Amino acid sequence: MGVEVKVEGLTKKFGSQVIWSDVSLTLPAGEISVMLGPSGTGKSVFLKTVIGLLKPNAGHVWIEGTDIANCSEKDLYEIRKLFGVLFQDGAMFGSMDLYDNVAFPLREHTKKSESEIRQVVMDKMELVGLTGSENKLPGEISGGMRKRAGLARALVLDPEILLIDEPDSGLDPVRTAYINQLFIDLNAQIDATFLIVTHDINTARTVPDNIGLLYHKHLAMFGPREMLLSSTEPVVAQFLNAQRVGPIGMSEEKDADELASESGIEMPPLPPIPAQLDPSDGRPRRGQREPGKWCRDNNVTPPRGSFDAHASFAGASV
Ligand SMILES: Nc1ncnc2c1ncn2[C@@H]1O[C@H](COP(=O)(O)OP(=O)(O)OP(=O)(O)O)[C@@H](O)[C@H]1O
Repeated sequence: MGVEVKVEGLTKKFGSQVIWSDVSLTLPAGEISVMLGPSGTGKSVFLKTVIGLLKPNAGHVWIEGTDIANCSEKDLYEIRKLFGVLFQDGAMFGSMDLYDNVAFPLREHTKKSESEIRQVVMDKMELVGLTGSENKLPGEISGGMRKRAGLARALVLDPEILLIDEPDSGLDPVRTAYINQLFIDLNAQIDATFLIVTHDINTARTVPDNIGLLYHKHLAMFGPREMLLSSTEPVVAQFLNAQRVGPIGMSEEKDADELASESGIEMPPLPPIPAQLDPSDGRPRRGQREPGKWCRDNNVTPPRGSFDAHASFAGASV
C-alpha cells in the first residue's frame, strides 16, 4: 500500500497571476509529508493540482506511471480512486447523518451490498473514534468530530494516497494533538502516502517524515523533517520557528526598509528538534527513522537538546 507521487517542474497560474512555478518534489510511498507556507502561497492549489482537480500550466504529476497533469479524463478517473481527501471543513452533506455521509463514496463508486457497506462504515467510524455518533447530523457535532467524520469518509475506499487540507483549522491545541496522533496511527495501520497542508508549526515539527515550504511563488525547500528543522536558511528557519525576524513579512516578502530596520538583530538560535510522534501501539511506520539519523548521516549538528523526549516547542500557529 502507499504509492509514490512525483511532481516535476509544476507551474500554476490563474490568468497572469503566477501562484507557484517549477515545483519539483517526491512524496515517498507510505511516508507522511507536510506542506507549509504563509497564507495565500498556494498550498490548497497545490493539493488540488496533485489530485488533478486543477490543471497546471506546466509540469507533471507522476503516479504509477501516469502523468495526471496531462492524462485523459478516463485515466484521471481511474487514478483518482487511489486518493482519499479530507477537505478543511470536512465537506459533509448537511442533510445526511454521519453514517450516510461516510457511506456515500461506497454507494457511488462500488457495488457493495448495504450489509458490506455497514461493515466498512462502522469499521472506519471506529478507527476515527466516532462509534455511537452515526446518526448525528454534521450540524450537531463539533468541528473536531466533523473532521474525524471527513477522515472516515476519506478512508472508506482504502486510499493509497491521503490528502489532508488544514486538519487543525478551527481546532483547539488538544484536539489538534489528538488528530495528529490519529494521523500517525492511521499511517502505521494503512501505510498510505500522506500529504498534509497545515499552518500549525507544532504539527509540522512532530508529525511528518518530510516537510516542504512554499514561499514567494516557489518551493523554498522540501526534504526530511530533520533537514528542515536544522536548516539555517532564513526563510525556512523563520517559518519553522514562528519568528518575526527574517525575510517573511506580514504580506509575504519584507521590503528593503523593513529588512534594513532588522539589520543587527540576530535570529534567535534554532530550538531543539522534538521527537517525532510514535504510533500509539508501537507498530512501526514505513517512514519512521531513528531520531538524529538524518543529521548524523549528513554531518549536521542538530540544535542543542534535540531529540530529548522532553524537548518541547512553545511556538503557536502562524
Ligand atoms: N479557482 C481559482 N481562481 C483564481 N484564483 C484562485 C483560485 N483558487 C485559488 N486562487 C488564488 O490562488 C492563491 C493561493 O490560494 P490557496 O488557497 O491555495 O492559498 P493557501 O496557501 O492554501 O492559503 P491559506 O493558507 O490562507 O489557506 C490565492 O491568491 C487565491 O486567491
